[in-house]
Amino acid sequence: MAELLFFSGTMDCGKSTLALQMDHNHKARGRRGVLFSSHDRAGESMISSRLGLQVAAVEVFPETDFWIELTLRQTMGARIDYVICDEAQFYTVDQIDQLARVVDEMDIDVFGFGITSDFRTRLFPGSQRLIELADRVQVLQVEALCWCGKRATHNARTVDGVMVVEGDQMVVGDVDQPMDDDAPAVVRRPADPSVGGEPGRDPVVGYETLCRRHHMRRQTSRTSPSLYSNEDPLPFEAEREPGRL
Ligand SMILES: Nc1ncnc2c1ncn2[C@@H]1O[C@H](COP(=O)(O)OP(=O)(O)O)[C@@H](O)[C@H]1O
Ligand SMILES: Cc1cn([C@H]2C[C@H](O)[C@@H](COP(=O)(O)O)O2)c(=O)[nH]c1=O
Repeated sequence: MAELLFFSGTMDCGKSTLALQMDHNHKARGRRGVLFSSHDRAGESMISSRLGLQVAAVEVFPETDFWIELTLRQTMGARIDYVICDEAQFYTVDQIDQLARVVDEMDIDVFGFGITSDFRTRLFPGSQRLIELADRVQVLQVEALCWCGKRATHNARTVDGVMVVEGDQMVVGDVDQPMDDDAPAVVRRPADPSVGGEPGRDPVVGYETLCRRHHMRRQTSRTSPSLYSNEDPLPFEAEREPGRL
């Protein structure tokens, strides 16, 4: 029986890599799949992983109807055993409902991949619906880390390097690369008042994964007791509570 699975986690925890690995493994066993994505950082109609893999995918628009899309393909003779849905947090609630119907009535496996919550710690509607409907929700095993060394559970957005908690829910971007001082590692967007930043200049939007404590305290690697300028490699301990392992 087909299943609706949701693989979730923070940004940068390996979701797209796993999506491409699963496609590869299923294809290698003769199964046929269709890949979908929405607003991938690398551009339209693709799934890209930070490990360097990049594969063509069907772009999902707000008006995309998965039931119609997959029915049309099957009518034209395509065999479809599974569907990969990356960046599923950006899908609409209706689209997730369509995917559940595809599983139940077309007997097609649907593998969804996405971040659960936004930079304000609020669930994306698409992810919320996946959590509500999925047969299984699987949190990825590769943990993104907070600057303190703890498991990162939340995504922070920075505008011109400063963590923000207001703005549009969707702003496509990448995680900053704190270990490399020279790399801008940010996405430049056209000036957009809803994003913030200095007036008259394009704001520089980036993301950073944090543990809950540091998300709540709004402490990013930039505003933390400097982990990366310290040559002593033991700052993780400083964050632990006394007497706890
Ligand atoms: N240069 C690198 N060497 C080894 N692993 C890397 C490198 N760059 C990224 N990664 C791995 O890729 C993961 C991000 O994969 P990706 O599929 O792009 O994440 P996601 O889709 O969850 O945002 C990182 O957590 C890290 O494990
Ligand atoms: C937290 C958060 C993220 N986004 C965007 C930023 C990226 O384009 C994607 C996540 O991609 P990844 O492959 O998981 O790294 O989502 C956003 O639009 N709003 C947010 O709050």
